[in-house]
Formats: sequence, C-alpha cells, structure tokens
Amino acid sequence: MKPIRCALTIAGTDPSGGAGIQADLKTFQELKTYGMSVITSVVAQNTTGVRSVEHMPLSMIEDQLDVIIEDMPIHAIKTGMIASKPMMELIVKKLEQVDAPYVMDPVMVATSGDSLIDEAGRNYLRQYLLPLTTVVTPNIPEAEFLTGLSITTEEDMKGAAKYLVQEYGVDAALIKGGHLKGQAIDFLYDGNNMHSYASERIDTQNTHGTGCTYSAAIAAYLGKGYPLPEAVKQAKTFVTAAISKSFELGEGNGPTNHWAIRENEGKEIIHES
Ligand SMILES: Nc1ncnc2c1ncn2[C@@H]1O[C@H](COP(=O)(O)OP(=O)(O)OP(=O)(O)O)[C@@H](O)[C@H]1O
Ligand SMILES: Cc1ncc(COP(=O)(O)O)c(N)n1
Repeated sequence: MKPIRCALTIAGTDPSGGAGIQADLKTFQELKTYGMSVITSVVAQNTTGVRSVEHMPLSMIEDQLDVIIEDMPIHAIKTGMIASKPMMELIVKKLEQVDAPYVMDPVMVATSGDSLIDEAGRNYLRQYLLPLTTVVTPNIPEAEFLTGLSITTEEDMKGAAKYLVQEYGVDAALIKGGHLKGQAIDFLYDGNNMHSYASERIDTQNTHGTGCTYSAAIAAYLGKGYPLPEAVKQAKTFVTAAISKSFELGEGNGPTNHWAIRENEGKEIIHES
C-alpha cells in the first residue's frame, strides 16, 4: 500500500455540509487523502445564505495550527475563508514553517452573495498571502478584485491569470469561468504556459461549495505529487462530476455530490488544451 498523503484545510465552516471545511474534508476523503482541518470561523449558513458568523480567537487558530505542525505530516495545504487581516498575519507566519504546495481559494462572498471577509483582509490577502501561493483559484469577481481588471471574455480571463503571476508573484493562477456564460472554462497560467479546462455548462442552481470542492481537490492531487496542470485536470473532472450529480437539497443553491466521480470513472468529461 502506498503511504497515505495528508492535506490540511484552513477555512470556515458550513453546518449544512456543502461548502467550507465540510466540503474540503469530504473531497479529501473521496480522493483517498488524509484530511485535517483548522477552523477560522464558525459560519451559520445553509443553501440560502449566511445567518451569523463567529470568528475563532487568534490564539485558538494558532493552537490548532501548532498541534498539526508539531505532530502531523502535511503534504498539501489549502485555505478558504480567512475573514480578517490578523488571521492572515498569523497564517502567513505559520505557513513559513511548512514545506508543502499551497492552494489559495480567495473566498470573498458565498454563492448566496454574503460577504465572508472584511476590507482590510481583502487588501492584505492580495499583498501578502498571494505571493506565497503555489496556485490561487479566483472566480471572476474575485479575479476582478485582485487584479483591478474588468473580466467579461475568455481573453480577459487569460490576461488576469498572467497579471496575477507577473505582478503578484504567485507561482500559478487558475481563473474559474463559472460566472461567465457558455461552456464552463477555466484558465491556468503557470508562468510558462496557458492551459484551459472546459466542460459543458450544467443547467443547475446547485453550485453551493463548487469553489471549495475544486480547490480542495487540487490540493489533494498536488499532495499526491501530480504536476499542477494534471492536478487541475483531475480536480476539474471531480468538480464537474460533483456538479452534474448535485443534490436537490435545501431551498437555495443545493450542494454538490462528492461521490459522483465514482459513477464517472474512466469517462472523459472535460477537455484540456
Ligand atoms: N453550471 C456549471 N456547469 C459546469 N461547471 C461549472 C458550472 N458552474 C461552475 N462550474 C465550474 O465549477 C468550478 C467552480 O467555478 P466557479 O466559478 O463557480 O467558482 P466559485 O464561484 O468559487 O464557486 P461558487 O459558485 O461555489 O461560489 C469551475 O471549474 C467552473 O468552471
Ligand atoms: C465557510 C465558507 N467558505 C467558503 C464558502 C464559499 O462557498 P462557495 O464555494 O459556494 O463559493 C462558503 N459559502 N462558506
């Protein structure tokens, strides 16, 4: 048996199970990766929106990180919701102690439209967290904020991916096209090549947690040692299957189905170029 690979998510919670830490751990489990988690904020949310948020004290976030760093192997890290600048400062300090690929999902608003990060946090993220990332995975509104560019076409998406690498020093940027019309296409720029990953657009409202699931899957595959373009390809296949077999649960944007990929085993569902 191959040695188990361990992935860590640092993020907020979703008690309804579709997004945040819960989505990340389900994804790790499904991809046969040992999942670990550090909770930054407890978020009372469901498929319709966010009701209230309680942020963990900094000392508690630090203790959670320390117990993992001191005791457990970490082969990949992803961050999701980090609500404030002080939390980010702490995480930057701790990341310096870990040698593992780092996937940043720059979570700013939930699918429901609720804001999950404050203004100072957004700016700090752009300036100090971005340069540490192996790959950052913004959706279009997040990419617009990070770059200051307007993004309405596929060419704009490619331009934004290049901008993030060239101006902010991220190793690679994956701009997700879920918010555009037409096929669901994402662009990855790694400093040398532009890769694209396209799938048919699935006609569904059930996209709660797609961003979390995608970035967790990328982290899991990087932890297994896949090169980044291949990790993204596998993760895109995973998230596309999860959306295509998503659940009609709740009154709002339903959750994706983390075990859907089993039913798609071996089938070509995305097109990479
Ligand atoms: N209707 C859809 N059909 C197929 N793929 C989709 C659809 N919507 C989003 N995707 C894909 O899902 C992944 C997540 O993209 P998206 O742009 O929705 O991220 P996000 O906005 O962070 O997620 P969320 O919608 O959960 O906030 C991307 O690969 C995107 O192309
Ligand atoms: C704690 C937490 N983190 C992230 C999201 C974003 O989810 P989505 O993937 O739907 O944008 C969320 N709704 N809650």
